[in-house]
Amino acid sequence: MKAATNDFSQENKLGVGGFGAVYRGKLEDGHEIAVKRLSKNSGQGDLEFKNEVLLVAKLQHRNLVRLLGFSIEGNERLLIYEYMPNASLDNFLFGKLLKPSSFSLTHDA
Ligand SMILES: Nc1ncnc2c1ncn2[C@@H]1O[C@H](COP(=O)(O)OP(=O)(O)OP(=O)(O)O)[C@@H](O)[C@H]1O
Repeated sequence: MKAATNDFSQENKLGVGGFGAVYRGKLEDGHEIAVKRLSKNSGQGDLEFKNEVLLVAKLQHRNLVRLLGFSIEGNERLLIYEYMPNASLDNFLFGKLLKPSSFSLTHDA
């Protein structure tokens, strides 16, 4: 994972969530991945890590990102997901990608 993400380089950082930072990576076969690295101060421990692995591994749907694997080595906890190239849903809901006039939360029914 270190090699795939260029040693978790800043340029490969996709964002930060409750779990920690997420890095873009590329496997030797060319497959693009997203690596979530559990941050030491995320407040999440081994139980939360295990829950995420067990829960997400069971979820398989075309609209849900797929967990490809995980890694536990010393203090390092990694989750490996397929890479989603279209950025976060927040961008589409709350970001600048939509003009306010083109989206409304109210409906007329
Ligand atoms: N599979 C992925 N492919 C591409 N980018 C991703 C992927 N997973 C996460 N990211 C990026 O990393 C950011 C953080 O993701 P993460 O899932 O850790 O947090 P979150 O869902 O935004 O928040 P929380 O963990 O608090 O629920 C996302 O906003 C997104 O930009």
